[in-house]
Amino acid sequence: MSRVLVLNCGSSSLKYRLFDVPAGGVDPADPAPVVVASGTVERIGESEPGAPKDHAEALAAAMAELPLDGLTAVGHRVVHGGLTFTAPALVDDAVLAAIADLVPLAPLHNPANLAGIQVARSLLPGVPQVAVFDTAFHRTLSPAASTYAIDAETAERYGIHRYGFHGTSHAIVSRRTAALLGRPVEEVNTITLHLGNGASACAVEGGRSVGTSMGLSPLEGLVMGTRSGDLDPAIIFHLHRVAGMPLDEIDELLNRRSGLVGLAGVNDMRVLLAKRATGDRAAALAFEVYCRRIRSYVGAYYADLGRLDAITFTAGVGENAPAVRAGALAGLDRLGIVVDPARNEAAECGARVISPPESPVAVCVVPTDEEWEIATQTLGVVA
Ligand SMILES: Nc1ncnc2c1ncn2[C@@H]1O[C@H](COP(=O)(O)OP(=O)(O)O)[C@@H](O)[C@H]1O
Ligand SMILES: CC(=O)OP(=O)(O)O
Ligand SMILES: [Mg+2]
Repeated sequence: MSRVLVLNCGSSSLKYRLFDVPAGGVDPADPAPVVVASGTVERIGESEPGAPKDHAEALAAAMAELPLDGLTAVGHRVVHGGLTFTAPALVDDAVLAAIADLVPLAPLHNPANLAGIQVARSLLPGVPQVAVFDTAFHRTLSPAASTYAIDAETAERYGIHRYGFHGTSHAIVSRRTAALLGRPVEEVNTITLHLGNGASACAVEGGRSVGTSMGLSPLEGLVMGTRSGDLDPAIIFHLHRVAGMPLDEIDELLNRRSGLVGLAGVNDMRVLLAKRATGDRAAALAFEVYCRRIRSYVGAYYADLGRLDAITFTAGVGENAPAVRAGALAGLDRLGIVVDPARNEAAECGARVISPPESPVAVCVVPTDEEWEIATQTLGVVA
């Protein structure tokens, strides 16, 4: 038996999960085996009573409570792996330096991921640490799908490239979708919609990522809780030249004060839906903009894939908000995409199909499990 600790360090939070994995390995498409312990520490670095000072303090406190004897390895979520990392990596000084080099491409995420690795390394000397990258699953993108149409030399020099994110989620969810449909993953084309705080769409052809909505950074693509997603790049020049905003302020505006919070003042989809239900017009518009963006990506990826077997919703919003699932796919019946209202609204929580049985495209809800995917990839490296 192996015991694996998985750490997902966000900018102000720490999520951890400790797994016991039976000897002989497990099929990653299966539900996770024993979760020994799990938890979330929030408000790291915020100046309120009881809030941990930094990741080191949060992690040390969490680890003091965990049974870590006989620990096989620690798996870390690292958001940006650039083009350097196409697979999970056993952490050494060179890997740490490479992750640090990628900080400018993911300033919201990589510093916290790095802090988590450094703290775990010092608290657990001798235990192998493995970095599992959000970007790695998308390294199968073709040049046509990953190239931005800008001056080629400039792009090459500065690493301007579609990297894509949420790869561990798109990977496990696309495999579980195939399992739900009772078909080999190699034969199934899926559009996976990861709708959490961050949100991204992915076109998965036979288990391989062939298109994804996040790009150089996790800012592009879908409308998110606090991030704008796609916009005309000229908006940035306009805000800088005409409104006189410094670039750092525009960065903060687009990453932290846009998306749902920018449009309706709240980033939590539950609160947004409640406001919309009371007739709040800003909330209603934010909902429409959010859903419309998803629908546009579904259309684009359907065209790219040529044949579509399934559309799968996952993560906090995708798994729990029937109104978003129905809204995002409204009006697509001519494409063979139909959401059955009773199935969509049923109070179920496992992997399930929510389209009518005879539909050409299965619409599914599949819970994501990034931590379990990280645990299995980690064991793949150290086993
Ligand atoms: N019952 C629900 N209905 C609508 N939205 C929900 C519900 N439960 C959670 N959410 C949304 O899920 C979001 C968090 O998604 P999650 O995948 O947990 O995020 P993270 O990116 O932090 O992992 C919250 O912002 C919230 O809006
Ligand atoms: C990459 C990304 O957006 O991650 P998260 O959803 O955790 O913010
Ligand atoms: Mg998430």
